[in-house]
Amino acid sequence: MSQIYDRVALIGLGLIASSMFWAIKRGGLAGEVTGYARSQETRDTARRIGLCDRVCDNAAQAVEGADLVVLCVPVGVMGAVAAEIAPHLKPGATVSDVGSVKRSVVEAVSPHIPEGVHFVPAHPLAGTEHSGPESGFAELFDNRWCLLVPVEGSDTRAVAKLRAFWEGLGSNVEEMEIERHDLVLAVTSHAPHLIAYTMVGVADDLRRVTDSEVIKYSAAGFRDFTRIAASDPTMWRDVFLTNREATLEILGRFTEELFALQRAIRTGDGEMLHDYFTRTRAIRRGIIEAGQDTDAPDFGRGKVKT
Ligand SMILES: NC(=O)c1ccc[n+]([C@@H]2O[C@H](COP(=O)([O-])OP(=O)(O)OC[C@H]3O[C@@H](n4cnc5c(N)ncnc54)[C@H](O)[C@@H]3O)[C@@H](O)[C@H]2O)c1
Ligand SMILES: O=C(O)C(=O)C[C@]1(C(=O)O)C=C[C@@H](O)C=C1
Repeated sequence: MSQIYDRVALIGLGLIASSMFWAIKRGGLAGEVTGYARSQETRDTARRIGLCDRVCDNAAQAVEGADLVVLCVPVGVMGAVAAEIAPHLKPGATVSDVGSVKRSVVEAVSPHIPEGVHFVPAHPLAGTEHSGPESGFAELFDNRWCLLVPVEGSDTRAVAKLRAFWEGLGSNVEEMEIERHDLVLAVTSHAPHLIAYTMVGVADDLRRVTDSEVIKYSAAGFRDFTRIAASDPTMWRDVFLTNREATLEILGRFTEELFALQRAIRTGDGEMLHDYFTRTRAIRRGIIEAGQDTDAPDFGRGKVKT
C-alpha cells in the first residue's frame, strides 16, 4: 500500500479513530497522523499507548497543515467541532467524518467549511460495543463497507482520494445518497440497537422478579442482545436524536408487525407464525448464499433443512 495523504488529523480518539490510526499505520497510508480528543485523560492514554504520531492539546494544532481531517466524535457535537477547527484548515484540505447519521452531520458541518476546503462525509459500517482510545484495532474495517455520502458540489478528486484511503484501510467502498443512507441505516443498525436496548431493559426488570435467572441462563440470542446493548450511551443517544424521522418510521412498522405476531400467538394462528418465520429464514439464507455475511461459519451451509 502507498501513502495517500501527507498528513491526516483525527479528531476524537475513540474506537473508530484508534482503529483508523492502526490501519493507517498498517497500510502506510499517511506520512504523519495527528490526533486530538477533548479530555485530558484520553489524550494522556493516547500518548501512553502510542496512538497517533503527535497528540495535540487543542483541535486547531491538530488540523494545522493536515490534508485530511476526520471528525470521529459523537454525531451531536460534529457541528461544534467543525466550527472550532474551521479557521485553521489548510486550503485544499478534505474534511470528512465517520458519523452513523448523515443528514444531521451534513447540516451541522457544511456551514463551517471554508471556501477551498472539500467536505466528503463517510460512514464505515463496522464497530464493536467498546469505546475509547484503547478499544481500536487495525482489522476493524477489513472487508466491511464504508459508505461515502458526497454532498452537492463535492470535488470528484477529493472523493476519489478518500475512496482510495478507505480501501487502504481495508473497506469496500460505495457511494450513497444522504436520505437513503439514513433510512437504510435506520433499518439495519439504528432500530435493531433500540430493540436490543429494550429487550435487555425488559430482562433486567424481570431479573428482579426471577432473582437473576434471566441473566444466569441467558442463551446465545439474548447474549447477542446484551453485547449490542453495551454500546456507548452518548453515541447512541445522539444517533436516535439526529436520525429521528427514519428511526420512528421503521419503529412504527416494527410495532405493527409485532402486534400482528402477538395476535397470531394469542389466537393460536400457527400458520401465520410458520409462514412469517419461513420468510425471514429465506432472507438470512439469501444473505449467506450471496456471500454477504463474512461472520457466518461455513459449516452450516447447505445443511439446513428446508
Ligand atoms: N462504535 C461504532 O460501532 C461506530 C461505527 C461506525 C461509526 N461510528 C461513529 O463514529 C463516531 C465515533 O464513535 P466511536 O465509537 O469511536 O466513539 P468513542 O466514544 O469510542 O469515541 C469518541 C471520542 O470523541 C471524543 N469527543 C467527544 N466529544 C468531543 C469534542 N467535543 N471534541 C473532541 N473530542 C470529543 C471522546 O472523548 C472520545 O474520545 C460517532 O459519530 C459514531 O456515530 C461508530
Ligand atoms: O458491530 C457492532 O457492534 C455495531 O453495532 C456496528 C454498527 C452496526 O450497527 O452494524 C454500529 C453503528 C455504526 O454506525 C456502524 C456499525
